[in-house]
Amino acid sequence: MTTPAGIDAAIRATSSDEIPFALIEQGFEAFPKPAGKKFEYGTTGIRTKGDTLESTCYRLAIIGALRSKSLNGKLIGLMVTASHNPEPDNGIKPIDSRGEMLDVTWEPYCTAACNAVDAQEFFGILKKLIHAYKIDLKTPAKVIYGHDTRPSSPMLIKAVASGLAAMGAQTIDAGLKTTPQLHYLVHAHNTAGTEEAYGEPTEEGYYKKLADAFLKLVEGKPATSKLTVDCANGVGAHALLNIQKYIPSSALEIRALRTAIGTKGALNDGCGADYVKIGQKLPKDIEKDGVQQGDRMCSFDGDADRIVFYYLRGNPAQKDSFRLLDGDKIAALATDYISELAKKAGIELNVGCVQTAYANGSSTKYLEQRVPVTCTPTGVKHLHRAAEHYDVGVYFEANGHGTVLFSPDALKLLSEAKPTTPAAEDALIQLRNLVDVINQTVGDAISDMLLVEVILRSRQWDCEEWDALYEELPNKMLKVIVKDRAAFTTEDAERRLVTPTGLQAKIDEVVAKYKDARSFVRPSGTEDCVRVYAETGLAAELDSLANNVAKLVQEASDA
Ligand SMILES: CC(=O)N[C@H]1[C@@H](OP(=O)(O)O)O[C@H](CO)[C@@H](O)[C@@H]1O
Ligand SMILES: [Mg+2]
Repeated sequence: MTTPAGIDAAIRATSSDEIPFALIEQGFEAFPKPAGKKFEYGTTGIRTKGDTLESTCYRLAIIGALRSKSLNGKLIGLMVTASHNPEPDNGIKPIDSRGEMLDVTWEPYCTAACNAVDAQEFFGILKKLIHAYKIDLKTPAKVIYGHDTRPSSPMLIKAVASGLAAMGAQTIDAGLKTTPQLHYLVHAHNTAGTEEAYGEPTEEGYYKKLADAFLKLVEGKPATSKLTVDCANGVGAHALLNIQKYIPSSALEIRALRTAIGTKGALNDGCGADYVKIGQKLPKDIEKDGVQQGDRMCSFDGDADRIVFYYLRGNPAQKDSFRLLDGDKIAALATDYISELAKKAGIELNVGCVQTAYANGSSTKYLEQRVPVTCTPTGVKHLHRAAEHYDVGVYFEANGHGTVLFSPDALKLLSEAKPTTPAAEDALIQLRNLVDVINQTVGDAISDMLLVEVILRSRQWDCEEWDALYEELPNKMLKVIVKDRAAFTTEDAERRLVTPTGLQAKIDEVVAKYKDARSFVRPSGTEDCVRVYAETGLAAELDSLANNVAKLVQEASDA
Protein backbone atom coordinates (compact mmCIF):
# COMPACT_ATOMS: atom_id res chain seq x y z
CA MET A 1 0.00 0.00 0.00
CA THR A 2 1.39 3.41 -0.92
CA THR A 3 0.72 6.80 0.54
CA PRO A 4 0.75 9.56 -2.09
CA ALA A 5 3.84 11.76 -1.90
CA GLY A 6 3.75 15.23 -0.41
CA ILE A 7 0.88 14.80 1.95
CA ASP A 8 2.60 14.65 5.31
CA ALA A 9 0.72 17.75 6.35
CA ALA A 10 -2.54 16.14 5.43
CA ILE A 11 -1.72 13.00 7.38
CA ARG A 12 -0.93 15.12 10.41
CA ALA A 13 -4.15 17.00 9.89
CA THR A 14 -6.29 13.86 9.67
CA SER A 15 -4.69 12.27 12.68
CA SER A 16 -6.26 15.09 14.67
CA ASP A 17 -9.98 15.69 15.12
CA GLU A 18 -10.05 18.18 12.27
CA ILE A 19 -10.96 17.86 8.61
CA PRO A 20 -8.06 19.34 6.57
CA PHE A 21 -10.25 22.13 5.21
CA ALA A 22 -7.41 24.23 3.83
CA LEU A 23 -6.00 21.34 1.80
CA ILE A 24 -9.41 20.30 0.58
CA GLU A 25 -10.14 23.85 -0.49
CA GLN A 26 -7.05 23.94 -2.72
CA GLY A 27 -8.29 20.98 -4.72
CA PHE A 28 -11.82 22.33 -4.64
CA GLU A 29 -10.56 25.37 -6.59
CA ALA A 30 -8.41 23.21 -8.90
CA PHE A 31 -11.38 21.03 -9.92
CA PRO A 32 -14.22 23.52 -10.36
CA LYS A 33 -17.76 22.31 -10.84
CA PRO A 34 -19.15 23.11 -14.30
CA ALA A 35 -21.53 26.04 -13.78
CA GLY A 36 -25.18 25.09 -13.74
CA LYS A 37 -24.49 21.34 -14.03
CA LYS A 38 -26.61 19.14 -11.76
CA PHE A 39 -25.29 15.77 -10.66
CA GLU A 40 -27.39 12.96 -9.28
CA TYR A 41 -26.42 9.70 -7.61
CA GLY A 42 -28.22 7.20 -9.84
CA THR A 43 -28.62 3.48 -10.37
CA THR A 44 -24.90 2.97 -9.90
CA GLY A 45 -22.96 6.02 -8.73
CA ILE A 46 -22.75 9.26 -10.67
CA ARG A 47 -22.61 8.99 -14.44
CA THR A 48 -22.62 11.64 -17.17
CA LYS A 49 -20.29 13.18 -19.77
CA GLY A 50 -16.68 12.39 -18.75
CA ASP A 51 -15.39 15.92 -19.33
CA THR A 52 -17.75 17.34 -16.67
CA LEU A 53 -16.80 14.94 -13.89
CA GLU A 54 -13.50 16.14 -12.39
CA SER A 55 -15.14 18.04 -9.53
CA THR A 56 -17.39 15.06 -8.82
CA CYS A 57 -14.45 12.65 -8.71
CA TYR A 58 -12.52 14.93 -6.36
CA ARG A 59 -15.49 15.32 -4.02
CA LEU A 60 -16.49 11.64 -4.01
CA ALA A 61 -12.88 10.73 -3.20
CA ILE A 62 -13.16 12.85 -0.06
CA ILE A 63 -16.47 11.21 0.83
CA GLY A 64 -14.88 7.82 0.08
CA ALA A 65 -12.14 8.54 2.60
CA LEU A 66 -14.80 9.44 5.17
CA ARG A 67 -16.68 6.23 4.37
CA SER A 68 -13.51 4.24 5.09
CA LYS A 69 -13.04 6.10 8.39
CA SER A 70 -16.67 5.37 9.31
CA LEU A 71 -15.96 1.65 8.79
CA ASN A 72 -13.01 1.60 11.18
CA GLY A 73 -10.49 2.16 8.42
CA LYS A 74 -11.60 -0.77 6.25
CA LEU A 75 -10.65 -0.50 2.59
CA ILE A 76 -13.33 0.92 0.30
CA GLY A 77 -13.20 1.23 -3.50
CA LEU A 78 -13.77 3.92 -6.11
CA MET A 79 -14.35 2.75 -9.68
CA VAL A 80 -14.20 5.20 -12.56
CA THR A 81 -16.38 3.79 -15.35
CA ALA A 82 -19.53 4.38 -17.34
CA SER A 83 -20.00 0.72 -18.20
CA HIS A 84 -22.06 0.25 -21.39
CA ASN A 85 -22.61 3.98 -21.99
CA PRO A 86 -21.02 5.68 -25.01
CA GLU A 87 -17.29 6.32 -24.86
CA PRO A 88 -17.47 10.07 -24.01
CA ASP A 89 -19.49 9.27 -20.86
CA ASN A 90 -17.84 8.37 -17.59
CA GLY A 91 -18.78 7.93 -13.98
CA ILE A 92 -17.64 7.14 -10.48
CA LYS A 93 -18.97 4.44 -8.21
CA PRO A 94 -17.99 3.88 -4.57
CA ILE A 95 -17.66 0.26 -3.38
CA ASP A 96 -18.31 -0.66 0.25
CA SER A 97 -16.02 -2.73 2.42
CA ARG A 98 -17.51 -6.17 1.64
CA GLY A 99 -17.23 -5.44 -2.07
CA GLU A 100 -20.89 -4.45 -2.33
CA MET A 101 -22.39 -1.15 -3.50
CA LEU A 102 -22.15 1.89 -1.23
CA ASP A 103 -24.67 2.02 1.66
CA VAL A 104 -27.69 3.76 0.08
CA THR A 105 -28.10 6.15 3.02
CA TRP A 106 -24.87 7.85 1.87
CA GLU A 107 -26.20 8.54 -1.62
CA PRO A 108 -28.01 11.82 -0.81
CA TYR A 109 -24.80 13.18 0.75
CA CYS A 110 -22.91 12.26 -2.44
CA THR A 111 -25.46 14.06 -4.61
CA ALA A 112 -25.43 17.14 -2.36
CA ALA A 113 -21.61 17.21 -2.18
CA CYS A 114 -21.25 17.04 -5.96
CA ASN A 115 -23.76 19.88 -6.42
CA ALA A 116 -22.32 22.21 -3.75
CA VAL A 117 -21.59 25.57 -5.37
CA ASP A 118 -18.72 26.59 -3.10
CA ALA A 119 -16.29 25.16 -0.58
CA GLN A 120 -18.34 26.40 2.38
CA GLU A 121 -21.44 24.50 1.24
CA PHE A 122 -19.28 21.42 0.60
CA PHE A 123 -17.73 21.62 4.08
CA GLY A 124 -21.21 21.94 5.57
CA ILE A 125 -22.21 18.64 3.92
CA LEU A 126 -19.03 16.91 5.14
CA LYS A 127 -19.74 18.11 8.68
CA LYS A 128 -23.31 16.78 8.52
CA LEU A 129 -22.02 13.43 7.29
CA ILE A 130 -19.41 13.24 10.04
CA HIS A 131 -22.05 14.07 12.62
CA ALA A 132 -24.71 11.70 11.25
CA TYR A 133 -22.35 8.70 11.18
CA LYS A 134 -20.31 9.69 14.25
CA ILE A 135 -17.13 9.43 12.20
CA ASP A 136 -13.93 9.42 14.22
CA LEU A 137 -11.59 11.52 12.10
CA LYS A 138 -8.54 10.03 13.81
CA THR A 139 -9.26 6.67 12.16
CA PRO A 140 -7.05 6.25 9.08
CA ALA A 141 -8.74 5.98 5.67
CA LYS A 142 -7.85 3.34 3.05
CA VAL A 143 -9.11 3.55 -0.50
CA ILE A 144 -8.41 1.52 -3.65
CA TYR A 145 -9.29 3.02 -7.02
CA GLY A 146 -9.41 1.72 -10.56
CA HIS A 147 -10.73 2.66 -13.98
CA ASP A 148 -11.93 1.27 -17.30
CA THR A 149 -10.53 2.07 -20.76
CA ARG A 150 -12.26 5.41 -21.46
CA PRO A 151 -10.07 8.30 -22.68
CA SER A 152 -11.34 10.54 -19.85
CA SER A 153 -10.41 8.01 -17.14
CA PRO A 154 -6.77 9.12 -16.52
CA MET A 155 -7.88 12.74 -16.02
CA LEU A 156 -10.61 11.69 -13.60
CA ILE A 157 -8.26 9.37 -11.72
CA LYS A 158 -6.02 12.39 -11.07
CA ALA A 159 -8.95 14.16 -9.42
CA VAL A 160 -9.68 11.06 -7.33
CA ALA A 161 -6.04 10.82 -6.23
CA SER A 162 -6.00 14.53 -5.30
CA GLY A 163 -9.11 14.19 -3.14
CA LEU A 164 -7.63 11.19 -1.35
CA ALA A 165 -4.29 12.96 -0.89
CA ALA A 166 -6.04 15.96 0.65
CA MET A 167 -7.64 13.59 3.15
CA GLY A 168 -4.33 11.84 3.87
CA ALA A 169 -5.84 8.50 2.90
CA GLN A 170 -3.71 5.46 2.30
CA THR A 171 -4.33 4.48 -1.29
CA ILE A 172 -3.93 1.65 -3.75
CA ASP A 173 -3.91 2.70 -7.38
CA ALA A 174 -5.30 -0.46 -8.98
CA GLY A 175 -5.04 0.97 -12.52
CA LEU A 176 -6.97 -0.65 -15.34
CA LYS A 177 -9.51 -3.08 -13.90
CA THR A 178 -12.92 -4.50 -14.70
CA THR A 179 -15.55 -3.24 -12.27
CA PRO A 180 -16.00 -6.71 -10.70
CA GLN A 181 -12.23 -7.04 -10.24
CA LEU A 182 -12.24 -3.91 -8.11
CA HIS A 183 -15.16 -5.27 -6.05
CA TYR A 184 -13.21 -8.51 -5.62
CA LEU A 185 -10.06 -6.65 -4.53
CA VAL A 186 -11.92 -4.65 -1.88
CA HIS A 187 -13.44 -7.79 -0.35
CA ALA A 188 -10.22 -9.81 -0.66
CA HIS A 189 -8.16 -7.09 1.07
CA ASN A 190 -10.61 -6.70 3.92
CA THR A 191 -10.85 -10.43 4.59
CA ALA A 192 -7.16 -11.28 4.05
CA GLY A 193 -5.75 -13.33 6.93
CA THR A 194 -9.20 -13.99 8.42
CA GLU A 195 -11.35 -17.12 8.42
CA GLU A 196 -13.44 -15.57 5.67
CA ALA A 197 -10.43 -14.84 3.39
CA TYR A 198 -12.01 -14.34 -0.03
CA GLY A 199 -8.90 -14.82 -2.14
CA GLU A 200 -5.46 -13.42 -2.82
CA PRO A 201 -5.96 -9.63 -2.98
CA THR A 202 -4.34 -9.14 -6.39
CA GLU A 203 -5.53 -9.22 -9.99
CA GLU A 204 -3.51 -12.43 -10.45
CA GLY A 205 -5.22 -13.86 -7.38
CA TYR A 206 -8.58 -13.14 -8.99
CA TYR A 207 -7.68 -15.00 -12.20
CA LYS A 208 -6.20 -17.91 -10.28
CA LYS A 209 -9.21 -18.31 -8.00
CA LEU A 210 -11.71 -18.37 -10.85
CA ALA A 211 -9.55 -20.48 -13.15
CA ASP A 212 -8.71 -23.10 -10.46
CA ALA A 213 -12.37 -23.54 -9.60
CA PHE A 214 -13.34 -23.73 -13.27
CA LEU A 215 -10.74 -26.37 -14.06
CA LYS A 216 -11.90 -28.51 -11.12
CA LEU A 217 -15.53 -28.11 -12.20
CA VAL A 218 -14.97 -29.26 -15.79
CA GLU A 219 -12.40 -31.94 -15.05
CA GLY A 220 -13.25 -35.19 -16.79
CA LYS A 221 -16.18 -33.65 -18.70
CA PRO A 222 -15.93 -33.71 -22.50
CA ALA A 223 -15.02 -30.27 -23.86
CA THR A 224 -17.64 -28.30 -25.78
CA SER A 225 -17.17 -26.32 -28.97
CA LYS A 226 -15.36 -22.97 -28.92
CA LEU A 227 -16.93 -19.91 -27.34
CA THR A 228 -16.87 -16.63 -29.26
CA VAL A 229 -16.61 -13.60 -26.96
CA ASP A 230 -17.36 -9.99 -27.94
CA CYS A 231 -15.34 -7.90 -25.47
CA ALA A 232 -17.05 -4.58 -26.40
CA ASN A 233 -13.54 -3.18 -27.14
CA GLY A 234 -13.28 -2.60 -23.41
CA VAL A 235 -11.44 -3.73 -20.31
CA GLY A 236 -13.08 -7.16 -20.59
CA ALA A 237 -10.60 -7.89 -23.41
CA HIS A 238 -7.74 -7.37 -20.97
CA ALA A 239 -9.31 -9.65 -18.36
CA LEU A 240 -10.21 -12.34 -20.88
CA LEU A 241 -6.70 -12.41 -22.29
CA ASN A 242 -5.28 -12.72 -18.78
CA ILE A 243 -7.56 -15.47 -17.54
CA GLN A 244 -6.64 -17.49 -20.60
CA LYS A 245 -3.12 -17.74 -19.13
CA TYR A 246 -4.66 -19.91 -16.41
CA ILE A 247 -7.25 -21.80 -18.49
CA PRO A 248 -5.65 -23.77 -21.32
CA SER A 249 -7.56 -23.85 -24.61
CA SER A 250 -7.94 -27.62 -24.16
CA ALA A 251 -10.20 -26.79 -21.18
CA LEU A 252 -12.03 -23.88 -22.82
CA GLU A 253 -11.45 -22.72 -26.37
CA ILE A 254 -12.12 -19.01 -26.62
CA ARG A 255 -12.23 -16.79 -29.67
CA ALA A 256 -12.01 -13.19 -28.50
CA LEU A 257 -13.49 -10.51 -30.78
CA ARG A 258 -13.84 -6.71 -30.38
CA THR A 259 -10.67 -6.47 -28.33
CA ALA A 260 -9.49 -3.05 -29.61
CA ILE A 261 -8.79 -1.38 -26.25
CA GLY A 262 -7.87 2.28 -26.72
CA THR A 263 -9.02 2.58 -30.35
CA LYS A 264 -10.82 5.91 -30.43
CA GLY A 265 -14.59 5.56 -30.58
CA ALA A 266 -14.55 1.76 -30.48
CA LEU A 267 -15.77 1.15 -26.91
CA ASN A 268 -19.32 -0.29 -26.92
CA ASP A 269 -19.69 0.91 -30.52
CA GLY A 270 -21.93 -1.51 -32.39
CA CYS A 271 -21.00 -4.23 -29.94
CA GLY A 272 -21.19 -5.22 -26.28
CA ALA A 273 -23.90 -6.69 -24.09
CA ASP A 274 -26.19 -3.66 -24.11
CA TYR A 275 -26.11 -3.29 -27.91
CA VAL A 276 -26.98 -6.96 -28.32
CA LYS A 277 -29.67 -7.06 -25.62
CA ILE A 278 -31.48 -3.84 -26.53
CA GLY A 279 -31.27 -4.38 -30.29
CA GLN A 280 -31.85 -8.14 -29.97
CA LYS A 281 -29.27 -8.60 -32.70
CA LEU A 282 -25.68 -9.66 -33.34
CA PRO A 283 -22.81 -7.20 -32.81
CA LYS A 284 -22.40 -5.10 -35.96
CA ASP A 285 -20.55 -6.80 -38.84
CA ILE A 286 -19.81 -9.91 -36.80
CA GLU A 287 -20.85 -11.99 -39.80
CA LYS A 288 -17.54 -10.89 -41.34
CA ASP A 289 -15.77 -12.78 -38.56
CA GLY A 290 -17.23 -16.00 -39.92
CA VAL A 291 -19.91 -16.58 -37.31
CA GLN A 292 -21.95 -19.67 -38.09
CA GLN A 293 -25.26 -21.23 -37.22
CA GLY A 294 -25.14 -22.84 -33.76
CA ASP A 295 -21.92 -21.05 -32.66
CA ARG A 296 -22.04 -20.24 -28.95
CA MET A 297 -21.41 -16.51 -28.57
CA CYS A 298 -21.48 -13.99 -25.76
CA SER A 299 -20.96 -10.25 -25.26
CA PHE A 300 -19.48 -8.39 -22.29
CA ASP A 301 -20.31 -4.76 -21.57
CA GLY A 302 -17.73 -1.95 -21.37
CA ASP A 303 -16.62 -2.65 -17.79
CA ALA A 304 -17.22 -6.43 -17.94
CA ASP A 305 -19.85 -6.74 -15.26
CA ARG A 306 -22.56 -7.94 -17.64
CA ILE A 307 -22.82 -10.82 -20.07
CA VAL A 308 -25.43 -12.08 -22.50
CA PHE A 309 -25.17 -15.20 -24.67
CA TYR A 310 -26.70 -15.79 -28.10
CA TYR A 311 -26.61 -18.03 -31.17
CA LEU A 312 -28.13 -18.36 -34.62
CA ARG A 313 -30.89 -20.94 -34.99
CA GLY A 314 -31.91 -22.17 -38.44
CA ASN A 315 -30.96 -20.18 -41.52
CA PRO A 316 -28.53 -17.41 -40.41
CA ALA A 317 -29.74 -15.23 -43.30
CA GLN A 318 -33.18 -14.97 -41.69
CA LYS A 319 -33.72 -12.11 -39.27
CA ASP A 320 -35.42 -14.30 -36.67
CA SER A 321 -32.52 -16.76 -36.55
CA PHE A 322 -30.91 -14.63 -33.79
CA ARG A 323 -31.66 -16.10 -30.37
CA LEU A 324 -30.76 -14.24 -27.20
CA LEU A 325 -29.86 -16.04 -23.95
CA ASP A 326 -29.97 -13.08 -21.57
CA GLY A 327 -29.73 -12.59 -17.80
CA ASP A 328 -33.15 -14.21 -17.33
CA LYS A 329 -32.04 -17.37 -19.15
CA ILE A 330 -28.78 -17.43 -17.18
CA ALA A 331 -30.80 -17.16 -13.95
CA ALA A 332 -33.03 -20.07 -15.01
CA LEU A 333 -30.00 -22.18 -15.96
CA ALA A 334 -28.17 -21.46 -12.69
CA THR A 335 -31.23 -21.84 -10.45
CA ASP A 336 -32.11 -25.27 -11.83
CA TYR A 337 -28.54 -26.47 -11.68
CA ILE A 338 -27.86 -25.38 -8.12
CA SER A 339 -31.22 -26.71 -6.89
CA GLU A 340 -30.49 -30.09 -8.46
CA LEU A 341 -26.98 -30.27 -7.01
CA ALA A 342 -28.28 -29.43 -3.53
CA LYS A 343 -30.88 -32.19 -3.82
CA LYS A 344 -28.29 -34.70 -5.02
CA ALA A 345 -25.93 -33.69 -2.21
CA GLY A 346 -28.75 -34.20 0.32
CA ILE A 347 -28.53 -30.61 1.61
CA GLU A 348 -31.56 -28.44 2.38
CA LEU A 349 -30.90 -25.06 0.77
CA ASN A 350 -33.50 -22.37 0.32
CA VAL A 351 -32.68 -21.34 -3.26
CA GLY A 352 -34.39 -18.13 -4.40
CA CYS A 353 -34.27 -15.87 -7.40
CA VAL A 354 -34.30 -12.07 -7.63
CA GLN A 355 -35.35 -10.16 -10.73
CA THR A 356 -36.54 -6.69 -11.73
CA ALA A 357 -39.61 -5.61 -13.68
CA TYR A 358 -37.52 -5.94 -16.87
CA ALA A 359 -37.44 -9.73 -16.46
CA ASN A 360 -39.37 -11.38 -19.24
CA GLY A 361 -42.80 -12.59 -18.06
CA SER A 362 -42.03 -16.12 -19.28
CA SER A 363 -38.87 -16.28 -17.19
CA THR A 364 -40.72 -15.19 -14.06
CA LYS A 365 -43.40 -17.82 -14.70
CA TYR A 366 -40.73 -20.50 -15.24
CA LEU A 367 -38.84 -19.60 -12.07
CA GLU A 368 -41.93 -19.19 -9.89
CA GLN A 369 -42.87 -22.80 -10.63
CA ARG A 370 -39.56 -23.83 -9.04
CA VAL A 371 -38.34 -21.37 -6.40
CA PRO A 372 -39.44 -18.24 -4.54
CA VAL A 373 -38.95 -15.14 -6.73
CA THR A 374 -38.53 -11.53 -5.53
CA CYS A 375 -38.92 -8.42 -7.71
CA THR A 376 -36.86 -5.32 -6.80
CA PRO A 377 -36.28 -1.90 -8.36
CA THR A 378 -33.63 -1.66 -11.09
CA GLY A 379 -29.98 -1.63 -10.02
CA VAL A 380 -27.78 -4.36 -8.66
CA LYS A 381 -27.67 -2.73 -5.23
CA HIS A 382 -31.36 -3.64 -4.78
CA LEU A 383 -31.10 -7.15 -6.19
CA HIS A 384 -27.99 -7.94 -4.16
CA ARG A 385 -29.65 -7.00 -0.88
CA ALA A 386 -32.76 -9.05 -1.68
CA ALA A 387 -30.65 -12.06 -2.67
CA GLU A 388 -29.02 -12.02 0.78
CA HIS A 389 -32.36 -13.21 2.23
CA TYR A 390 -31.97 -16.66 0.66
CA ASP A 391 -29.49 -19.43 1.46
CA VAL A 392 -28.62 -19.26 -2.20
CA GLY A 393 -29.80 -16.09 -3.92
CA VAL A 394 -29.59 -16.11 -7.71
CA TYR A 395 -29.98 -12.56 -8.97
CA PHE A 396 -29.86 -11.32 -12.54
CA GLU A 397 -31.09 -8.27 -14.36
CA ALA A 398 -32.44 -9.18 -17.79
CA ASN A 399 -29.48 -7.31 -19.31
CA GLY A 400 -27.08 -9.94 -17.95
CA HIS A 401 -25.90 -8.21 -14.79
CA GLY A 402 -25.99 -10.62 -11.88
CA THR A 403 -24.47 -13.33 -9.76
CA VAL A 404 -25.26 -15.96 -7.13
CA LEU A 405 -24.87 -15.37 -3.40
CA PHE A 406 -24.29 -18.16 -0.89
CA SER A 407 -25.20 -17.10 2.66
CA PRO A 408 -22.84 -17.77 5.59
CA ASP A 409 -25.26 -20.53 6.73
CA ALA A 410 -25.20 -22.12 3.31
CA LEU A 411 -21.40 -22.04 3.24
CA LYS A 412 -21.31 -23.69 6.67
CA LEU A 413 -23.70 -26.42 5.51
CA LEU A 414 -21.55 -27.03 2.45
CA SER A 415 -18.35 -27.30 4.43
CA GLU A 416 -19.79 -29.53 7.18
CA ALA A 417 -21.97 -31.87 5.10
CA LYS A 418 -21.07 -35.57 5.24
CA PRO A 419 -22.30 -37.17 2.02
CA THR A 420 -23.34 -40.79 2.27
CA THR A 421 -23.08 -41.87 -1.37
CA PRO A 422 -20.48 -41.22 -4.10
CA ALA A 423 -23.12 -39.33 -6.13
CA ALA A 424 -23.88 -37.07 -3.16
CA GLU A 425 -20.19 -36.48 -2.65
CA ASP A 426 -19.73 -35.51 -6.32
CA ALA A 427 -22.60 -33.03 -6.08
CA LEU A 428 -21.21 -31.55 -2.89
CA ILE A 429 -17.75 -31.06 -4.39
CA GLN A 430 -19.34 -29.46 -7.44
CA LEU A 431 -21.27 -27.03 -5.19
CA ARG A 432 -18.15 -26.11 -3.22
CA ASN A 433 -16.26 -25.35 -6.42
CA LEU A 434 -19.18 -23.35 -7.80
CA VAL A 435 -18.89 -21.05 -4.78
CA ASP A 436 -15.34 -20.25 -5.90
CA VAL A 437 -16.00 -19.77 -9.61
CA ILE A 438 -18.75 -17.25 -8.83
CA ASN A 439 -17.74 -13.68 -7.96
CA GLN A 440 -20.09 -13.16 -5.05
CA THR A 441 -19.34 -9.49 -4.59
CA VAL A 442 -21.14 -8.37 -7.76
CA GLY A 443 -22.17 -9.46 -11.28
CA ASP A 444 -19.06 -10.36 -13.28
CA ALA A 445 -18.96 -11.17 -16.99
CA ILE A 446 -15.86 -13.39 -16.74
CA SER A 447 -17.12 -15.31 -13.72
CA ASP A 448 -20.65 -15.68 -15.16
CA MET A 449 -19.18 -16.84 -18.46
CA LEU A 450 -17.33 -19.63 -16.65
CA LEU A 451 -20.43 -20.53 -14.62
CA VAL A 452 -22.54 -20.93 -17.77
CA GLU A 453 -19.79 -22.95 -19.45
CA VAL A 454 -19.63 -25.29 -16.45
CA ILE A 455 -23.38 -25.89 -16.46
CA LEU A 456 -23.66 -26.39 -20.22
CA ARG A 457 -20.75 -28.80 -20.14
CA SER A 458 -22.09 -30.67 -17.20
CA ARG A 459 -25.44 -31.09 -18.95
CA GLN A 460 -23.77 -31.59 -22.34
CA TRP A 461 -26.14 -28.97 -23.73
CA ASP A 462 -25.74 -26.71 -26.72
CA CYS A 463 -27.37 -23.27 -26.85
CA GLU A 464 -30.55 -24.63 -28.40
CA GLU A 465 -31.10 -27.02 -25.51
CA TRP A 466 -30.52 -24.24 -22.99
CA ASP A 467 -32.81 -21.93 -24.96
CA ALA A 468 -35.59 -24.53 -24.79
CA LEU A 469 -36.11 -23.93 -21.03
CA TYR A 470 -38.87 -21.45 -21.93
CA GLU A 471 -39.95 -19.24 -24.82
CA GLU A 472 -39.64 -15.49 -24.16
CA LEU A 473 -42.59 -13.20 -24.69
CA PRO A 474 -41.85 -10.65 -27.45
CA ASN A 475 -40.48 -7.56 -25.73
CA LYS A 476 -39.02 -4.18 -26.50
CA MET A 477 -37.45 -1.21 -24.75
CA LEU A 478 -37.68 2.42 -25.90
CA LYS A 479 -36.05 5.61 -24.62
CA VAL A 480 -38.08 8.79 -24.44
CA ILE A 481 -36.25 12.09 -24.01
CA VAL A 482 -38.33 14.21 -21.66
CA LYS A 483 -38.03 17.73 -20.27
CA ASP A 484 -37.53 16.55 -16.70
CA ARG A 485 -37.15 12.87 -15.90
CA ALA A 486 -37.40 13.68 -12.16
CA ALA A 487 -41.10 14.35 -12.83
CA PHE A 488 -41.52 10.58 -13.29
CA THR A 489 -41.73 8.77 -9.95
CA THR A 490 -42.66 5.15 -9.35
CA GLU A 491 -43.89 2.60 -6.81
CA ASP A 492 -44.29 -1.19 -6.58
CA ALA A 493 -40.67 -1.97 -7.56
CA GLU A 494 -40.94 0.59 -10.38
CA ARG A 495 -43.81 -1.25 -12.02
CA ARG A 496 -46.26 1.66 -11.63
CA LEU A 497 -45.96 5.43 -12.00
CA VAL A 498 -47.02 7.71 -9.17
CA THR A 499 -46.36 10.91 -11.12
CA PRO A 500 -47.09 12.56 -13.54
CA THR A 501 -50.56 12.27 -12.08
CA GLY A 502 -52.98 10.32 -14.23
CA LEU A 503 -50.38 8.86 -16.60
CA GLN A 504 -50.43 5.35 -15.08
CA ALA A 505 -54.21 5.11 -15.58
CA LYS A 506 -53.74 6.00 -19.25
CA ILE A 507 -51.00 3.37 -19.62
CA ASP A 508 -53.26 0.75 -17.99
CA GLU A 509 -55.99 1.59 -20.50
CA VAL A 510 -53.64 1.11 -23.44
CA VAL A 511 -52.13 -2.12 -22.10
CA ALA A 512 -55.60 -3.63 -21.57
CA LYS A 513 -56.18 -3.49 -25.34
CA TYR A 514 -53.40 -6.00 -26.07
CA LYS A 515 -53.22 -9.76 -25.47
CA ASP A 516 -51.08 -10.89 -22.49
CA ALA A 517 -49.44 -7.47 -22.43
CA ARG A 518 -47.39 -5.66 -19.83
CA SER A 519 -45.76 -2.27 -20.00
CA PHE A 520 -44.14 0.05 -17.50
CA VAL A 521 -42.31 3.35 -17.47
CA ARG A 522 -39.47 4.57 -15.24
CA PRO A 523 -36.81 7.27 -15.35
CA SER A 524 -33.32 5.94 -16.13
CA GLY A 525 -30.77 6.28 -13.34
CA THR A 526 -27.82 6.35 -15.74
CA GLU A 527 -29.04 8.33 -18.77
CA ASP A 528 -31.11 11.45 -19.24
CA CYS A 529 -34.22 9.66 -20.47
CA VAL A 530 -37.34 7.78 -19.45
CA ARG A 531 -37.45 4.08 -20.36
CA VAL A 532 -40.54 2.33 -21.71
CA TYR A 533 -40.71 -1.46 -21.48
CA ALA A 534 -43.34 -3.37 -23.41
CA GLU A 535 -44.12 -7.07 -23.62
CA THR A 536 -46.98 -8.78 -25.49
CA GLY A 537 -48.32 -12.22 -26.21
CA LEU A 538 -48.42 -11.42 -29.94
CA ALA A 539 -45.22 -10.29 -31.66
CA ALA A 540 -47.23 -8.38 -34.27
CA GLU A 541 -48.66 -6.10 -31.58
CA LEU A 542 -45.40 -5.27 -29.82
CA ASP A 543 -44.38 -2.14 -31.75
CA SER A 544 -47.85 -0.71 -31.46
CA LEU A 545 -47.96 -1.16 -27.67
CA ALA A 546 -44.46 0.26 -27.11
CA ASN A 547 -45.07 3.24 -29.40
CA ASN A 548 -48.45 4.05 -27.85
CA VAL A 549 -47.02 4.04 -24.31
CA ALA A 550 -44.02 6.13 -25.44
CA LYS A 551 -46.46 8.61 -26.99
CA LEU A 552 -48.32 8.94 -23.68
CA VAL A 553 -45.00 9.62 -21.92
CA GLN A 554 -44.03 12.29 -24.44
CA GLU A 555 -47.43 13.95 -24.15
CA ALA A 556 -47.24 13.98 -20.35
CA SER A 557 -43.78 15.57 -20.55
CA ASP A 558 -44.89 18.22 -23.03
CA ALA A 559 -48.09 19.05 -21.13
C1 LIG B 1 -33.16 -1.36 -18.19
C2 LIG B 1 -31.74 -1.52 -17.86
O1 LIG B 1 -31.09 -2.42 -18.36
N1 LIG B 1 -31.23 -0.63 -16.99
C3 LIG B 1 -29.83 -0.67 -16.57
C4 LIG B 1 -29.24 0.71 -16.51
O2 LIG B 1 -29.94 1.45 -15.53
P1 LIG B 1 -31.00 2.58 -15.83
O3 LIG B 1 -31.34 3.12 -14.48
O4 LIG B 1 -32.15 1.90 -16.50
O5 LIG B 1 -30.34 3.56 -16.76
O6 LIG B 1 -27.86 0.62 -16.12
C5 LIG B 1 -27.66 0.05 -14.81
C6 LIG B 1 -26.18 0.05 -14.53
O7 LIG B 1 -25.48 -0.75 -15.41
C7 LIG B 1 -28.26 -1.35 -14.75
O8 LIG B 1 -28.14 -1.85 -13.46
C8 LIG B 1 -29.72 -1.30 -15.18
O9 LIG B 1 -30.27 -2.58 -15.24
MG1 LIG C 1 -21.38 -2.56 -16.63
